[in-house]
Amino acid sequence: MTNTKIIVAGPRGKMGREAVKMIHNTEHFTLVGCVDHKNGGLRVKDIEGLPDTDAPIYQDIEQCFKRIEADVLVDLTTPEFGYKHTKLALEHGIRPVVGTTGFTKEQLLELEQLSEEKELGVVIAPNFALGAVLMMQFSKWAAKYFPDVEIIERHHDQKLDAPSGTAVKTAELIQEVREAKKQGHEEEKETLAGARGADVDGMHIHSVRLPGLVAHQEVMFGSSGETLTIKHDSINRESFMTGVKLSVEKVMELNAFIYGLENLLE
Ligand SMILES: NC(=O)C1=CN([C@@H]2O[C@H](COP(=O)(O)OP(=O)(O)OC[C@H]3O[C@@H](n4cnc5c(N)ncnc54)[C@H](OP(=O)(O)O)[C@@H]3O)[C@@H](O)[C@H]2O)C=CC1
Ligand SMILES: O=C(O)C1=N[C@H](C(=O)O)C[C@H](O)C1
Repeated sequence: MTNTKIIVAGPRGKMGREAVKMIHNTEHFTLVGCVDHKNGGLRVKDIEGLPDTDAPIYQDIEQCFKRIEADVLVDLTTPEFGYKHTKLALEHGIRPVVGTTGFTKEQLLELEQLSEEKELGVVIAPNFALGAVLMMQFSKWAAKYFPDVEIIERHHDQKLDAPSGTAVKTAELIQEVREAKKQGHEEEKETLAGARGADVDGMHIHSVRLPGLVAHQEVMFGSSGETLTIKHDSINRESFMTGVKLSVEKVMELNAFIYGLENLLE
């Protein structure tokens, strides 16, 4: 396999750390640099817990792109910066692999257009865990027969976006097969605002945030006399690395915009 030169944005984060380690341990990947808004000028090895590599850290992403030759940007930062970084990567001819969640529909559309204009592959995956991708696909299948559905996502309390990217993507996949339908009683009223969660075409998304959690989602379906629950748990962040690795490999063969890891699986 040809060697892929990778920049990671957000190397100190919970996901960024795992990604840096995975890249360091993958023979056909080379970590050529990192972007960390608080640690410009250091080397990766200077940050506690990161691999012993001399890859430089830049505070400013544009400086990083100007000085370092790279094939792929792996972004694991925040919704605000993830979007800016992805745009800048495309403008510099670098293929983005984005795990950062919380982008708006308009931002996704804009990035898709830029990817087409530049003829460069982009992978934006709301969830890199293979089990989570299957959970979403099974939910889409089930929604064909069970249109009454509630999505309950549970995450650690440091998460910035709600609902999670996975919940949003699950609802979008279900929308492809489910007619809009108001669920619950016709005259249902919330006596406390938000009690029924977010409403997507009548299905509801509930976001739980607690210390101790990692990333979990249940999709519950109900019908006459039965319920069906499809559940996925990420119990650590290594669970996401198979998908990050696959995305980096695939993005090098692509000139298209991919939203969702399911589009890269056979
Ligand atoms: N697609 C997937 O499978 C997964 C996606 N995610 C998503 O990935 C993102 C990161 O998650 P997680 O690692 O848990 O979050 P963390 O808060 O642990 O990590 C984010 C890191 O990005 C850094 N950062 C913030 N702004 C910048 C910037 N401008 N330049 C460089 N670095 C910056 C933060 O630094 P500081 O805190 O010092 O500001 C922090 O170290 C989130 O959007 C999350 O939803 C998470 C898990 C799986
Ligand atoms: O912030 C997280 O932790 C996660 N974010 C992603 C999301 O918003 O769905 C993926 C996973 O759930 C973990």
